[in-house]
Amino acid sequence: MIEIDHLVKEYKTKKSTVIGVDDVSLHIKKGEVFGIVGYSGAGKSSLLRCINLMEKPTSGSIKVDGTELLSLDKKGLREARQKIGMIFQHFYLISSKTVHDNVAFALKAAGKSGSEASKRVDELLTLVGLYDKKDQYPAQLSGGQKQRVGIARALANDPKVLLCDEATSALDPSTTKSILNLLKDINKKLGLTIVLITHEMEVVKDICDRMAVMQDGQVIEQGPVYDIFASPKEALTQDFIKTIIQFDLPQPLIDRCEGTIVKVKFQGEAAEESIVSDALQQFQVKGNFLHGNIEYIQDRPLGTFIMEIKGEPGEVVKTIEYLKNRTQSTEVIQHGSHHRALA
Ligand SMILES: Nc1ncnc2c1ncn2[C@@H]1O[C@H](COP(=O)(O)OP(=O)(O)OP(=O)(O)O)[C@@H](O)[C@H]1O
Repeated sequence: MIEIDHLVKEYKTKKSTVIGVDDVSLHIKKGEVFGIVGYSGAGKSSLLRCINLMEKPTSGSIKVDGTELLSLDKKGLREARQKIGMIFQHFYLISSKTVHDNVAFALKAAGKSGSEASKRVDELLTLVGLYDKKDQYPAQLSGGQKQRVGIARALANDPKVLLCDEATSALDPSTTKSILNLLKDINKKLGLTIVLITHEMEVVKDICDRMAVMQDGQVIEQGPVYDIFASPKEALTQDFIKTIIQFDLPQPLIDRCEGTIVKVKFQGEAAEESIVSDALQQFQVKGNFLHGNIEYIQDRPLGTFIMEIKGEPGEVVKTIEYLKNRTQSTEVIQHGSHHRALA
């Protein structure tokens, strides 16, 4: 649905040239929710704004629904943009217009007549759960309600793509959940392709199918959200994952342990099986759980356990081998004191 190839966006200032997007290629499929994460300044907004040509790329190619945006004339671009809705962190509603008129504005700008527009506004406000607020003004709404108006306005002209620029960053956690649920609902009901940028991994975990990580204008890692959460390759991606799945044990706790400390990761069905307890029964060892966590990403479990294993060194080695053969990864964080004494 969106094919971005070798996209470059440079900003020329009087003194220098800043590269916002540095040779990015991404292919986003029809109907998927695609998340782009990165720290401030990574180039997320620049990339997102290039997708509807709010920013004009310096070079590269952007095809939306098969149409190359960079070769369009003004009229063609206006039509292509109607296929692309956008919502923003700060909503950008018109404060002097009611909820109804804010949404109707987008329809009238696209040439729809008054009664046709009003009927469509009612449908859209019902879809986002705000029909009863249609005569209120933005100042009378909560942040979540304002974003619902933003979503209704973005959907006014039946876009095929919805771009979300930090759409939940100004909202509290429970409002964020309700807006993400609404976006997921719209994605399913309307088959809309959604691209969102965020610095919050929770958002990506909750609704995205695939994701990309940006740093210094480049995409440094991309793939299905589950796979990236299960085995992030780049250091920056690992940092982001740690904001959701914290693996690090406090050093004093590690220092107090005499046994071997292992971190075990399980994917899919294995996360729910009793591999660890089977291992503890099979060998002459004792296990002491130090940390355990199961996350459900796209309804698939991803488990991480950290435990101390104590016993005869040979038995400990066999236990670790057993776990290594049956789990996605088993990593020794610290060898037991017996092993350390020999070293
Ligand atoms: N209009 C502009 N003029 C000059 N430089 C710009 C402009 N917009 C962005 N940049 C620069 O491009 C780089 C990428 O910025 P961008 O806003 O795309 O990053 P971001 O990941 O969206 O960060 P944030 O979340 O803080 O907006 C930064 O170095 C930024 O300073």
